[in-house]
Amino acid sequence: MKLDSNLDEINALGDDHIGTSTNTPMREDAFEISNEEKIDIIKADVKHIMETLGLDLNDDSLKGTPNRVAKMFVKEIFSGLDPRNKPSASTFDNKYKYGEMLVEKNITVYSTCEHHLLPIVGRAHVAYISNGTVVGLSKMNRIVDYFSNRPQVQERLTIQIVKELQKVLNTEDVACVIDAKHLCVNSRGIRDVDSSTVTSEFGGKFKEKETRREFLDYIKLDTTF
Ligand SMILES: Nc1nc2c(ncn2[C@@H]2O[C@H](COP(=O)(O)OP(=O)(O)OP(=O)(O)O)[C@@H](O)[C@H]2O)c(=O)[nH]1
Ligand SMILES: [Zn+2]
Repeated sequence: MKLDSNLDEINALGDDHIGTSTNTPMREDAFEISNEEKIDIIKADVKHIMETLGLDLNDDSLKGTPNRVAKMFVKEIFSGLDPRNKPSASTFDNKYKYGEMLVEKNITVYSTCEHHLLPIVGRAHVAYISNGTVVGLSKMNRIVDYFSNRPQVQERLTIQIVKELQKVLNTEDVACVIDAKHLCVNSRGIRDVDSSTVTSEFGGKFKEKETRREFLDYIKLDTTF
């Protein structure tokens, strides 16, 4: 079943899914089936994986897993693939003429590594300098959450957050630092439990050494998550 909204309309809502390298790679037909259809297909796929592993799907504890995983993928941890779930970011006039940087720090990041589909857990720190517009504080947390709810690489997540805030706030002066643990590094493979990954994107004035320093001083990277 084709959805009412075609991809052009969905893209108009969102962040231009198809095109530049900072966009999440998605197929043209990504929204040609409904969420309910996606859940049904993924449920059968998860069941197949579990059966292939030799698990008994008649077991009380296991029988609900395929449906649970399918719903979790579509409605929760990958819900940010759908621009219709993008938070509306209410903006206001900067009537106080506040001209310094605003930093929203220690925003919780729960994302999923797109190479292994394992969790990425950490913190994002976001800052901007107003160009006449301010955004509700919680909207920054919501934007981080929206882009985190996709299969991700941390570099792209960082850039997507900055680009979205630049669009919402109509200024280049936006920065984001993310410090996160990748369970694909911590719990398997090299199994380095203590390492974490820091990424940053500095736009506009944040490319200047002093502005960048002020931001980094405010966030004083705390890695106790
Ligand atoms: N740049 C980048 N790499 C990531 C991210 N998340 C995971 N990776 C890496 O992606 C790489 C995938 O490499 P492969 O060699 O194909 O995968 P693998 O054989 O499972 O590698 P190991 O993890 O070393 O066992 C790994 O080195 C991961 O650590 C991320 O957000 N950014
Ligand atoms: Zn991984």
